Amino acid sequence: MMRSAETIVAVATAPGEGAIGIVRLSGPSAEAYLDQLFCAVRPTLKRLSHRLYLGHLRAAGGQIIDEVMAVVMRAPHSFTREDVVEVHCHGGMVIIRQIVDAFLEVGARLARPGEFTQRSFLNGRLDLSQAEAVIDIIRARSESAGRVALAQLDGRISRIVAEMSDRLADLLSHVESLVDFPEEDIEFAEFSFLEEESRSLLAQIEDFLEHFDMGRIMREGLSVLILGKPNVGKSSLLNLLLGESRAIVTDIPGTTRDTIEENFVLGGIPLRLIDTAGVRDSDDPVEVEGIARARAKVASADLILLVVDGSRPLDEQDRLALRACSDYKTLLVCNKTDLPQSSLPHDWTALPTVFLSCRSGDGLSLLRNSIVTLLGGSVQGDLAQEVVFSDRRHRDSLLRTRESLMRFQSALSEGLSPEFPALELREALDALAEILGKTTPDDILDRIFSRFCIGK
Ligand SMILES: Nc1nc2c(c(=O)[nH]1)N(C=O)[C@@H](CNc1ccc(C(=O)N[C@@H](CCC(=O)O)C(=O)O)cc1)CN2
Ligand SMILES: Nc1nc2c(ncn2[C@@H]2O[C@H](COP(=O)(O)OP(=O)(O)OP(=O)(O)O)[C@@H](O)[C@H]2O)c(=O)[nH]1
Ligand SMILES: [Mg+2]
Repeated sequence: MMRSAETIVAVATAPGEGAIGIVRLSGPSAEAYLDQLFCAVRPTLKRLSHRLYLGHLRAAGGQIIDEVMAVVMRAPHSFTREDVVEVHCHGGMVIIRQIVDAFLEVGARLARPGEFTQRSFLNGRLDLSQAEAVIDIIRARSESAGRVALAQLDGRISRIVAEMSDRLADLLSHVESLVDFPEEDIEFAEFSFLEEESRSLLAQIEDFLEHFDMGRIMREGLSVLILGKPNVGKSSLLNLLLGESRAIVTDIPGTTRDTIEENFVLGGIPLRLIDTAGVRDSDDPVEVEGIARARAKVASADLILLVVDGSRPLDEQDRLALRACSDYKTLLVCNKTDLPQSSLPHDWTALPTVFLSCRSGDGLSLLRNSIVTLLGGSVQGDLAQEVVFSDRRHRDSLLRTRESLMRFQSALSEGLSPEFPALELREALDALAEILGKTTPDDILDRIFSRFCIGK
């Protein structure tokens, strides 16, 4: 096991935001540093691992910083497999900073982003797919995204990759035994085993790749973009769907200046609902930027809700918004049905349309059903059951594994000397192993861990 000589420290909680704050240390001197600064209310001769002790934490100079609870988790039974210490203090920013400073003073070093998880990976407690799952869990903004990430942390990917690697290694040892006896022809039974086994592995990879898009949906949600000219009720629609006053609503056109995104689940489908700045010709640079952002989101939207004010005749600005979403899956939302209605021009009636009043809520269930129906094709089956791979890096490894396996098959059927198919199998194994980080180059590892926040 690789142990780092340095002991690191960082705040593990959002500083200044909670009732309790946690300062965490990892490394060989973690407990010695605690001994220098922590004084238990009921001193014991031998501190037990994994037990919380109440006491006071002092600055290196001696004055008490806070009343805290402290825990030691001795190696290797800790998150990093090193000695870990946690100090649970009051959540104030000043206190947390003083405690971190005190540990720096006695010799700890500030942790880099993701360094705790990186040590957990380097010490073999987590493989790379599990370490990545830790970031995904923190970043997850919907329950479904959290579920995929948790399954990954639990080792779902690790087990599948390990099993596939075993089968590849088995294939390789068969092929290598042929290398040792080059003069003998490959027996028919042997040949068909190699053929069938590689075909079955390829089918499994295809299956994972097919469900990859589901993984994206579970992680990110299908995006539903709310578009329309100013003041038609886009933000009111966002609030109505979410059931809370998330976005500011006023009768002043141009209220929403930037895009607002919220996750929610509709009919079992995870959605990312995006409210945008009203589309119109404008000179105000802030508004122009907001409109540009709205338009940029159009191309990546899975569905556009084009909102118009049904109580007014449609005008050139409405047409501007309509043009922005031509070519994309669009549902026309004719809002403000509580007011006397103006009629829709003929060229608008081709779009699927829902009549709605954000004020009274009339038409809401129809709107919900229409959204689910329009998006339904993108989602089949029980998402959580099917999804294994949802990370682009993993997909890339799977694609390269597939390429190598296909080259293996051609080398086999062309009757090439066994070294050639063996070479392809080794490449397939390497590509697959990158998912777990076993063959992943250092620069890629650094990039992955630098995406973490400090303290993780
Ligand atoms: N206070 C606190 N909460 C936390 C964490 C933490 O580090 N500290 N975690 C950090 O991400 C997560 C929990 N993950 C953890 C995973 C393993 C171990 C650990 O000590 N594992 C030992 C077995 C412990 C035992 O024997 O009970 C091991 O694997 O050997 C700790 C936390 C979320 N909650
Ligand atoms: N009568 C009526 N008024 C509505 C309805 N929906 C929204 N409004 C009103 O229309 C005005 C504009 O609503 P917003 O939701 O801010 O409109 P918006 O499209 O987000 O506007 P911008 O952010 O400026 O582009 C507000 O005064 C709302 O109260 C509705 O169904 N009926
Ligand atoms: Mg708005």
